[in-house]
Amino acid sequence: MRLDVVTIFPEYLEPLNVSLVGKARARGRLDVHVHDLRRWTYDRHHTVDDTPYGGGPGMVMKTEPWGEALDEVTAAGYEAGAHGPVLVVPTPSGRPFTQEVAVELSRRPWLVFTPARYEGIDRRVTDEYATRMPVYEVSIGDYVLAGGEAAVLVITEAVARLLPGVLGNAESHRDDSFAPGAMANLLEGPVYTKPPVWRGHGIPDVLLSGHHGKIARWRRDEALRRTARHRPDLIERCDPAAFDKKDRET
Ligand SMILES: N#Cc1c(-c2ccc3ccn(Cc4ccc(CN5CCCCC5)cc4)c3c2)n[nH]c1N
Repeated sequence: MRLDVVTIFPEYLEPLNVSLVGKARARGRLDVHVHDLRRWTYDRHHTVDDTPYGGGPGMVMKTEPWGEALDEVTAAGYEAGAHGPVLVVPTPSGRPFTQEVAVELSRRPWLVFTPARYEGIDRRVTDEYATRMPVYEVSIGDYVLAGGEAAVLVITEAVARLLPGVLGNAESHRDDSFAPGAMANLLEGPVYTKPPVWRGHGIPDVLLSGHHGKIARWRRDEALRRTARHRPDLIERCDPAAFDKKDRET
């Protein structure tokens, strides 16, 4: 997978060099290119914003720098052999970024991220690129950030961990809260590791029983309990039949 990120804060994307994403890049699973939008400005102040038509608070990011940047970045990607770009636009008014969206994006060969600042990017930029490629306008949550770079880090990590060969244990994301299967839509239950007793806190006996069926059932029940407490809205999406099937299997 190729990732291109166009931003006025390239240093914000430094975390893409470390940990899971950094390892995926080192293993050749991810090819990441970060570009400074101000490279496509030609005035003394490297201006990327202007006042909004119709008035209102703040500033809007101008079309020209983005247009020139995206033209050059996509051309370079094609030149390098990439294909099928998707524009990913973090925005507070976007479609919720969920595990389902992460899976969709992980199946794409090339993501071009446009994290904006100020009040966002002039609408005509996404209108223009929507004529050439799919555009995903996504929000990572119901809170207001100052720009889209943090969202790029979140989306990239959620997508990268789904790529083949990136997660050490290939099974890991299979049991994700929102992965398909009996645990789909459930929050993870508690996890434990050695020592067996820490400051007087022990481990649930079932986890030391070696009985995989009981352990699986305990984990599911704990996940149900935590989901009911923190995300009752997800309980309705659970499929009881999947639980019965899982119980019969274990
Ligand atoms: N993903 C994601 C995000 C973002 C996000 C993503 C990208 C950008 C680019 C700029 N900002 C700042 C900003 C903040 C608020 C508003 C709305 N205006 C407020 C004043 C009156 C008019 C409407 C616009 C722009 C961004 C925020 N925030 N939260 C998420 N989950």
